[in-house]
Amino acid sequence: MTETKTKKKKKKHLYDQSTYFKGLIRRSLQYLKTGYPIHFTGPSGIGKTTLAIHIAKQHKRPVMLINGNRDLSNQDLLGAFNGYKSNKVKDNYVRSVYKIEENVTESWSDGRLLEAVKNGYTLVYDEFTRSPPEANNIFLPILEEKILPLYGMKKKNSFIKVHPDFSVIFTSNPVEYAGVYDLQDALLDRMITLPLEHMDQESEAIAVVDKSAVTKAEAEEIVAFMARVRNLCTKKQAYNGPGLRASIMIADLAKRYEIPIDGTNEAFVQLCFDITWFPLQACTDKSDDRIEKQLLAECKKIKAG
Ligand SMILES: Nc1ncnc2c1ncn2[C@@H]1O[C@H](COP(=O)(O)OP(=O)(O)OP(=O)(O)O)[C@@H](O)[C@H]1O
Repeated sequence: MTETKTKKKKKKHLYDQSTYFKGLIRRSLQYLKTGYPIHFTGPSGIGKTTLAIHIAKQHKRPVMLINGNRDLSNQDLLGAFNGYKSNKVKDNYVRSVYKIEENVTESWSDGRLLEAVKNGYTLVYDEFTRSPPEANNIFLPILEEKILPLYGMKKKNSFIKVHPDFSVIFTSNPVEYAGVYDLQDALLDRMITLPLEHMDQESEAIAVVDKSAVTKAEAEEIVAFMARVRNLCTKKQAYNGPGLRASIMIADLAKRYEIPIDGTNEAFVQLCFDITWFPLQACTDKSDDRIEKQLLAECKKIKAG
């Protein structure tokens, strides 16, 4: 009996296929190896975090991830005292003498940044401009003087030296985004900023195939539709319509619920509409009625078969 081969063909990753990404990854690794921090900035959902983590892994040092947020404090980055350790010795060896000796010491746990700096990890600081500038100021001496000041740690040394293998990849959304602080010039001045845009259609289709069960032809139709939707944006702003996530969602949901990728199918048109309507509305000045008509017309053009 012949053995049937059930092994699935491994999908080739976008970063191994695209000349643009290959070049970008090679340059980023060179900058990191030379000791320069890099910074990917661009609209939401275009793949900044995925790219940053991919590059960090290539750098061959353990990877530490910090997510920027409004509540991030120096304590989260450096560490904090988290209680007390008590050690009690009771001595009743001579019956008439009862001796108790108690030692209480504060116990400390390192914050993520301190751990990464001490051990020479590659730090991915995702969406760092969502953290308050006061918290991010700690990066100035790290990047410039290669030291980390140890504020409030009651340690003998007031700073530690940055491990020579330590490196950072920052990511951020444009400043127009809600919940994002202004970029600090002093910090920006110390990093190599590489702006990213929406992927070209070919790359986006490869990413969609990678993240769902659609065929290449189906992915190309969805991605072409998404590009037409982005073209409907009229506002000149950093947020320019639905991103790669929207394309992946359409592909994934269509496959899971066996909805044909076909603009004449009512369920598919509804799916495309649900996923793109809100982000489209946010980037256009047109009336709701007009966008709705234009969006439905674009959905109906999809024909993967
Ligand atoms: N090269 C890729 N191949 C396949 N999927 C990808 C690729 N890059 C990104 N994605 C997918 O696209 C989606 C968005 O990616 P990611 O979170 O990296 O974007 P982002 O720009 O960091 O977004 P945000 O600014 O909202 O954090 C994720 O679902 C991710 O898995």
